[in-house]
Amino acid sequence: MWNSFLGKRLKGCGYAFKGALLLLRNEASIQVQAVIAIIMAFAGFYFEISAVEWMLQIFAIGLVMSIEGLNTAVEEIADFVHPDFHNKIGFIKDVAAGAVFFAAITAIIIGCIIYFPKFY
Ligand SMILES: Nc1ncnc2c1ncn2[C@@H]1O[C@H](COP(=O)(O)OP(=O)(O)OP(=O)(O)O)[C@@H](O)[C@H]1O
Repeated sequence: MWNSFLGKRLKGCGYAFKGALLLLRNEASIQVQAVIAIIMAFAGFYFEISAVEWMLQIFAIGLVMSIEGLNTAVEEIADFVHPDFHNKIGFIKDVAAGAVFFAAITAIIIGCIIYFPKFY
């Protein structure tokens, strides 16, 4: 019983990893965010940001990429259940994109708080 429980959890991790790879391979917005994440990691090393700043930076990047992934899933479901134009589908997609906007604004504010003092 314990074995099958662990086996199922491990399988779940495998599917999740597969999903992350699918996002990185196929989604332009996720690819852009991954590149920004790498640039920000270099910036973090260059400016020798503190442990707390690293945590906030990693959290902000994780937040944006996670919400973007969910936004992609919502878009895929919407296109699957209703491929034709419909005001409700438009509303659903706009709301999902709005969630990405909130996450992105949060990440930009965190980035400004970390890096502005390094310049001024
Ligand atoms: N089936 C639809 N019915 C009504 N409005 C839609 C529909 N599909 C898309 N829209 C509108 O267009 C916007 C962009 O949609 P969507 O993100 O699917 O297209 P896209 O710009 O090609 O996205 P991506 O490049 O991420 O696939 C939506 O937020 C919505 O306002």
